[in-house]
Amino acid sequence: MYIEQVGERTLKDCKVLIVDDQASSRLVLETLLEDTVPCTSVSSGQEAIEYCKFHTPDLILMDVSMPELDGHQTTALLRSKPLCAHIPIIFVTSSSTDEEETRCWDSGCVDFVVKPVNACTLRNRVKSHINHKLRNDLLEKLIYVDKLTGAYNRHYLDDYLPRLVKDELRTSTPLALVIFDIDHFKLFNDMYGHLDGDSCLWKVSKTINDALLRPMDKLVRIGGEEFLVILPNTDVEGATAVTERLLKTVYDLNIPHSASGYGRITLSAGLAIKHDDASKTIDHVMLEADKNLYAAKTSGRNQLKAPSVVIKSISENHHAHLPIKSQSE
Ligand SMILES: Nc1nc2c(ncn2[C@@H]2O[C@H](COP(=O)(O)OP(=O)(O)OP(=O)(O)O)[C@@H](O)[C@H]2O)c(=O)[nH]1
Repeated sequence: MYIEQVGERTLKDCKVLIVDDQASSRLVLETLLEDTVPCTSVSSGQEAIEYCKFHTPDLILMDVSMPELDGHQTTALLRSKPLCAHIPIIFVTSSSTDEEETRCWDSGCVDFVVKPVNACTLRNRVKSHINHKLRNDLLEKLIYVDKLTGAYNRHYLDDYLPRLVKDELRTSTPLALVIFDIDHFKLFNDMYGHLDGDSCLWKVSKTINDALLRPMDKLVRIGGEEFLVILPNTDVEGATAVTERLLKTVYDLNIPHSASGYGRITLSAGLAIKHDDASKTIDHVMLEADKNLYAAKTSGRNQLKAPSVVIKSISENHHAHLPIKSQSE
């Protein structure tokens, strides 16, 4: 999600995920919707869950009766994931008994269509639910997105982080938190003025956001020139590689900053990892990331400080895994 998209998304920019084990049913649904909204199909509940790890469809058309994971089970699993909990799901069912209808509603679907599908009803239900979702997305962005930078704000952090921690504890996966801060930003404002300062904040934020590759990775503005990047399901090696890439990308923007020893805008970063260890709360992890950020600042800036990782400065020739000569300001 990015502020540039607010109010600009239409049905043609959306994505419907069709989940059905029958190739012929998938083809029928795809064909009926081809002039309405772009669709992607998968042939099982498991594939739908895998797909949703890396993509966020705007609506799911879910066959109810499938081998292994049926539509109800798949829906329950998707609903337990923070990023998938709000995706509208329409069941496509061949049974129209009262019991089956009740089961569908209880599973958390927003609607259902009965096979054989009526083309007009299908298109109108899909359109109506996607339009509803687009309006909700827009409202969420207005509440959760910082206008100046396009990054998420603290309200979002307060809502998203507890849900994420719960999910990480349940799945025993590491959660990486990285706090970034623009180096010598007060000097930048003093030298170039606040308007250029604002524009620099926007460029840095957009660059970081564009460089985050997974939909669950989030950028949050937690202070004036301080950002938090949340990397779910990422260990220290992975988070180090991502952070070094982000630092390098901002370094390569080459935004002039003549009062900095590097002659350009650079970032410092502190990394900490939350493991499935209830004794270390998310507040402890934030504090550790903040301490590491402070260490990166005092060690010369333009670098990452991570747990048990050698401090590396970022330069033109920087390669993520090779230690390079340290620069000092
Ligand atoms: N233009 C602009 N400046 C901001 C905004 N928010 C915070 N700042 C400025 O960011 C600067 C932060 O200064 P410091 O906390 O001293 O940090 P620094 O100068 O970056 O120094 P180091 O972090 O130690 O490298 C202050 O001058 C703030 O006014 C904003 O929205 N727009």
